Amino acid sequence: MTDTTSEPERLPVSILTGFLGSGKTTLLSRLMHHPEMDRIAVIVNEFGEVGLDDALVMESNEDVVLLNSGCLCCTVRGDLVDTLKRLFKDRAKGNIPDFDRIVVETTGLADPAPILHTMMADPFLVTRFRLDGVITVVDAHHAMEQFDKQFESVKQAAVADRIVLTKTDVTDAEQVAKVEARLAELNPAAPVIKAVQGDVGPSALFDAGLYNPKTKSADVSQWLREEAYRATEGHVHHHDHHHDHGHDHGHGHGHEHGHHHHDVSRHDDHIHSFVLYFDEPLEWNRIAGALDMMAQTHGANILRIKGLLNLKELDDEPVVVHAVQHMFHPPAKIEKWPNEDRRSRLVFIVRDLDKKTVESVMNSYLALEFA
Ligand SMILES: Nc1nc2c(ncn2[C@@H]2O[C@H](COP(=O)(O)OP(=O)(O)OP(=O)(O)O)[C@@H](O)[C@H]2O)c(=O)[nH]1
Repeated sequence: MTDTTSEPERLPVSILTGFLGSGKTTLLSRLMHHPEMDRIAVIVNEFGEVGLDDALVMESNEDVVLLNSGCLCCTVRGDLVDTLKRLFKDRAKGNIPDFDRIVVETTGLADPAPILHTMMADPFLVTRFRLDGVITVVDAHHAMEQFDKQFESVKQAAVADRIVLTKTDVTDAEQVAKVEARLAELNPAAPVIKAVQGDVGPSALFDAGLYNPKTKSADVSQWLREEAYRATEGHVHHHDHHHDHGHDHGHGHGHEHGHHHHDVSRHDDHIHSFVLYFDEPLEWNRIAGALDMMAQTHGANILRIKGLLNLKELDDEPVVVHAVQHMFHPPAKIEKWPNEDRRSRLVFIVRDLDKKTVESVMNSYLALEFA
């Protein structure tokens, strides 16, 4: 089990994702020139896309350039693991200027999960980097259509720690409000930041992770935001009541209520988020086994799990757990509980799974008698 007291030594990494054409490059190009980006390295797929002007100083290494703002910009060579390792080593050797944060841009269609897995699985990376957060860019103008047609876009929004809503300047207010309502249901915990032409400061995007560098301690409340999930618990889509009408009053009635056909198969109707609480302290082996069982049986449908555990083995020291699909981050002890509530709690963001199913898998494992 890792200890969050070692967090200051691990470099925070933010993953910037978002659908094709949503405005990731626009956001990055603007961000890279921000004065607060002076100790930040940005990993992009291609230099060409971010439109670097001649205000940059070329370093000896052709894959890494230094901007006037102090921001390092680097392209992926090999795969992301190689690139992160290379950056870390070059920094340690003093070949490139020092930096204390990394932002990784994903390609438009990318599912952020494999990148998060890489960050969680590679032994070199796990000990040197920590995930600060997933920043998802959502195009206000096209979001409704993309969410309906492309599950990847729904997934990107559902796993975000921060959502940047772009193109609000070319989208009417009513449409923007609809997108915001949909985002609030899809991901109740992520703050939504509106940014026209990428105009957003780094401070709104970073420090979304568990470790808060300002207080130099774990800020579990802002990371877990369980109250946000509790408020919208259950089905996250707005058509619940339509389905209920259908069941309660028969088909005809349901249709009279404007039950549009495409609504039934909306991708976000498949996403659910909820919190499970456990009143009594848990044995580590059992809860780890139960989570492992969840990962093995339903891993593909688990988008993210975040949790705070009260373990029998530890004396009032909470432990945080974090998983993306079947992959768990090493659990970490934190110094103190966020409040008086000593219950273990797990936030689930899942696809095609309901709270009852998850509860029953977890409880049946926790209740197993072990020899
Ligand atoms: N009106 C308006 N246009 C924007 C805004 N943000 C981005 N754009 C435009 O949207 C288009 C796509 O933006 P990009 O930044 O290239 O999007 P991307 O997500 O990097 O695209 P891919 O790399 O193809 O995935 C460009 O023409 C941008 O100028 C915005 O807030 N308002």
